[in-house]
Amino acid sequence: MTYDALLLVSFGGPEGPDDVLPFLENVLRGKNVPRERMLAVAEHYQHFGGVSPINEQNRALLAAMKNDLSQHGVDLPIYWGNRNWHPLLADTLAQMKQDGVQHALAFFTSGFSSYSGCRQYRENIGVAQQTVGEGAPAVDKLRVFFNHPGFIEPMIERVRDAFAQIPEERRSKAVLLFTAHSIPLSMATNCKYETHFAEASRLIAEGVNHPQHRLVYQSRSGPANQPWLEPDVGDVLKELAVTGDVRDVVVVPVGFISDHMEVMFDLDYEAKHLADELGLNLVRAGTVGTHPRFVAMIRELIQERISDAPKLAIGTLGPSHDVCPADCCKYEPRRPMPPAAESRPTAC
Ligand SMILES: CC1=C(CCC(=O)O)c2cc3nc(cc4[nH]c(cc5[nH]c(cc1n2)c(C)c5CCC(=O)O)c(CCC(=O)O)c4C)C(CCC(=O)O)=C3C
Ligand SMILES: [Fe+2]
Repeated sequence: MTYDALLLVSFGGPEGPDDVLPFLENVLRGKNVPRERMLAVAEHYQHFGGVSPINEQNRALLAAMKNDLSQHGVDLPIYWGNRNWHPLLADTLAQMKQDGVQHALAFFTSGFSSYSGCRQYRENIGVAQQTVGEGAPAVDKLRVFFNHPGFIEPMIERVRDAFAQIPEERRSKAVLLFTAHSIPLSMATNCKYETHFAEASRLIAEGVNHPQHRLVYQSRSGPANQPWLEPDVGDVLKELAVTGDVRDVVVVPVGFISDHMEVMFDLDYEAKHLADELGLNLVRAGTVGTHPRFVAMIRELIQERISDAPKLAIGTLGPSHDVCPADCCKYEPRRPMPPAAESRPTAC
């Protein structure tokens, strides 16, 4: 296959106070998330001047990718399109068409498979292609990178740096928590989200010689009667505080690749405050961001598709598929059940 461009596909975020509500309306259109939750999250953004750091972080990633590709003789123009905020995928694909791009590879900023991180982005690209119409570029997704050494190695470095902030004599007793965005259970059943999360976390924990760890979730947003992946990071902090002998907790947002709003607000603000109240010393590990090994990984994922470069993967699961099967990350949200029906025992 020959490819003539690379497309960075991400979530998008507001860049000023007036962007916040229209952005959140884009995120939540057709979703089962209460309006009160939307307004509460709007406050999280307003707390930071209505600016999410995610777009600046993606710009930095693009610059690093351009540099790395040109240094390694990979001659592909790079484009960037988001699901929820400018630059939106439809505008980017229109530009690509104008530039004569016919077949692009796409890097999604999600390391784990889920409807949100895989299929929904592919749907977004499909809709953008329809909007652009005749001559819109074809787009092929690069495989998920949860077990690629270019993701695991820099995360090991980040977690080591976090442990280094704890006095040496307390390090071995510190509790290691990995976090990922919670998703509804009904979304978690037809994808490998939990598997990818668990394997990446295990590899990182072993890499820092602290194999004991726990998987927790953050940023839950659905209605209370809809089951989402648990336990929540806050509940686990409370649980650790009552066991008495825990002093230090290292929290690793392995489900994200940059320190965007979900990290800054839900971990550095909310979880940190809770930990302070509980008397726990919470140290948050960094995300990969523009770590050179991670940036090189993106190029390696391209090279394995355009040449016979090896498909790197560590651990037990091997490299994930290049082409998503028809039902990959399929999600048919069920209507939320009224609370009364939910609590009734199933009769048949
Ligand atoms: C799996 C997953 C990832 C990782 C993979 C991926 O990258 O996709 C992710 C990333 C992100 N999520 C983000 C922000 C938000 N997510 C929301 C809502 C939701 N996320 C969900 C899942 C995920 N989300 C789900 C199941 C919902 C419920 C609505 C729905 O079914 O879709 C809402 C609505 C308000 C709220 O209720 O929190 C916001 C504002 C930002 C940007 C942060 C910034 O601005 O810096 C990023 C990178
Ligand atoms: Fe999200």
